[in-house]
Amino acid sequence: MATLAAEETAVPTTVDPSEEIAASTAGHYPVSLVIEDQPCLVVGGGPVAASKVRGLRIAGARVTVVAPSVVPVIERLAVQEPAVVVHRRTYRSGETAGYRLVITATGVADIDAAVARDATSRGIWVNSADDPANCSFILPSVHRDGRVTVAVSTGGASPALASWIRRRLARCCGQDMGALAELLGQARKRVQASGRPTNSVDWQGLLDGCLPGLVNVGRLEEARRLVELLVP
Ligand SMILES: C[C@@]1(CC(=O)O)C2=NC(=C\c3[nH]c(c(CCC(=O)O)c3CC(=O)O)Cc3[nH]c(c(CC(=O)O)c3CCC(=O)O)/C=C3\N/C(=C\2)[C@@H](CCC(=O)O)[C@]3(C)CC(=O)O)/[C@H]1CCC(=O)O
Ligand SMILES: NC(=O)c1ccc[n+]([C@@H]2O[C@H](COP(=O)([O-])OP(=O)(O)OC[C@H]3O[C@@H](n4cnc5c(N)ncnc54)[C@H](O)[C@@H]3O)[C@@H](O)[C@H]2O)c1
Repeated sequence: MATLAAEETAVPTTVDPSEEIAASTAGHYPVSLVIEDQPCLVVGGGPVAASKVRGLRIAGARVTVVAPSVVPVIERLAVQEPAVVVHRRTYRSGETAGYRLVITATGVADIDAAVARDATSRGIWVNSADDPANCSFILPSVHRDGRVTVAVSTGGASPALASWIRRRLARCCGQDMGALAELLGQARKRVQASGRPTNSVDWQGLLDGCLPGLVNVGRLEEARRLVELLVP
């Protein structure tokens, strides 16, 4: 397996921050929100809203959906999951209050804009689907495998490109990044429990070896033994 070039692994202490900032035109700050149990509002109940509800639930959020009609997948979630509540009616002005995060996907420009204004005036983060002018955050294209998340944004330039890159990265990572993360997570806990700093282990060296390949072909037990040997 090819090893990484030094510049890919180095801590970027030598990069001049002003040069890096000047070279970037993204204008967005990527984060992974801790949203478990947090109240979130989705306005709209079509297929696009459904995909947002699904994403929020995967992250463990409590989701309220407001829409006069909802697609069957949202109906099912509301029946199966106490964390999903549906109000079958139109959006009421001001009802973003009390939510941590809001997504609007009605496709009705005036409604989406009103929801965005309501949320923004209260300092609540809001995404309006396909409507960057009414977004205080935009959504990336996401691939998940267990606790590994690959999120791709083009800064709004080309969602189709984001989706294409996401599919390529998913193929390139293979199917077992989640299992690999679990193995390394356990090893890291052992290191922490023993009082050693986590940077005392050459994690990159370990990953440049045969470990990912073993996991990738399903030889998990051998992978586990290898990690236990190298990171006791
Ligand atoms: C990633 C993804 C996440 C998601 O929405 O869940 C997402 N769009 C997805 C798909 C997609 N959306 C569109 C197409 C058609 C092809 C194309 O236009 O490229 C495709 C491709 C497809 O369907 O395959 C149309 C479109 N999208 C926006 C506009 C308005 C504009 O650009 O002004 C228009 C034109 C509407 C029109 O006028 O017709 C705007 C946004 N769409 C974003 C995210 C944000 C920027 C993301 C970034 O930084 O790249 C941003 C800015 C706001 C937001 O919605 O958060 C999801 C990938 C799902 C996946 O993973 O497969
Ligand atoms: N980002 C993406 O992936 C993506 C992809 C396609 C479309 N879109 C955008 O998302 C929008 C929604 O797409 P869709 O296919 O789900 O649309 P849709 O027309 O199927 O659903 C719209 C939903 O909004 C509800 N609604 C309408 N008025 C409302 C109001 N006043 N209050 C509350 N709910 C109301 C409707 O009852 C319905 O449930 C599209 O118009 C488009 O702009 C985004």
